[in-house]
Amino acid sequence: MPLSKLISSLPIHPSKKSCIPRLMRVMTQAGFFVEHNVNENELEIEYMLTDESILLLKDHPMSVTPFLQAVLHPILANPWHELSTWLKTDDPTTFETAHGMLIWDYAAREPNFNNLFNDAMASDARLVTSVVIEKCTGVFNGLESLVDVGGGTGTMAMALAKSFPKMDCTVFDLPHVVHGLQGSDNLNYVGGDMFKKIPPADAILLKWILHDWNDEECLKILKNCKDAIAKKCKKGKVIIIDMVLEKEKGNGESVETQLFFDMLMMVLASGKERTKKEWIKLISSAGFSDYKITPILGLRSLIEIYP
Ligand SMILES: C[S@@+](CC[C@H](N)C(=O)[O-])C[C@H]1O[C@@H](n2cnc3c(N)ncnc32)[C@H](O)[C@@H]1O
Repeated sequence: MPLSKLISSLPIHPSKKSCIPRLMRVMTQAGFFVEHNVNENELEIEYMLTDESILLLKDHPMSVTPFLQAVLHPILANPWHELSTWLKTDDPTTFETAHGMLIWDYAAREPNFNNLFNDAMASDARLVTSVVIEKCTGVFNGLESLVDVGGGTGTMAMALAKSFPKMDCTVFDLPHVVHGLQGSDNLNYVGGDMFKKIPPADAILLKWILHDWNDEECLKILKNCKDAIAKKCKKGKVIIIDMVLEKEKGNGESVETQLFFDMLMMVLASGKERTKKEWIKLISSAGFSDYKITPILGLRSLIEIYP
């Protein structure tokens, strides 16, 4: 559809119509659109979404719009404005400087934020799960039980439970996250604190968990994971899905995205993104003797670790 037609279909004030070609120009430059049928007359140009921006359509099955809405929401965006204040304090996270409490405590107190955050995580989980189930079936084949620690409202565990009906799946998260959620035949929800105890299983899944925490905190979580798999008296494993920072590799934009995620973890939580070397050090410090890293999607990898 040429831009002129698109503009006339938009619910905007007539005085703002001339702004649209300028908006389209900058969004094309930023990679949200590609120009099709390039024409001297800018109103005749047609625009198409790119492979990435298609994922911003609200009704796309893999839409990541909820994630974007959350990171741009004032509750998560305001802490960025407190960076310089935070640097002068001993507050562990910028989120605490801005809101006076940890992000997880904030979610426990504010149901609207809890929903916003959980929906954001669910949208990412939908995207990642589709790739994991397609590319990494072997990781889950033969497992009798799995606990998705910090599994949110259960998007990933639900999909795994459906694809692997013989595997008992448990979503383990803070009580305010799993409160009132209903399981199914091979899926159940358990509320608790991963720093205290993790329910036993053949495998423990940690998707987007360890990057929220510093090394000391990760060691405590991994120790509890090790105890949980040891109780099953089998050769269990921990499955980590997180970013592996590649400082020297990749194009400029992907390196920038990785570094921004690292900043995001510093601003919102006490965590960080880790290089392969840092992952290996963390895994071996936690007493795991073997590991396997499989790149899955963009910047994300699946890391299987064995005691
Ligand atoms: C970044 S989200 C990841 C959610 C989910 N794994 C995913 O990737 O879609 C981190 C999750 O850890 C949970 N969490 C934080 N502290 C926890 C704790 N002490 N015990 C259990 N879960 C916790 C949060 O409630 C949240 O659901």
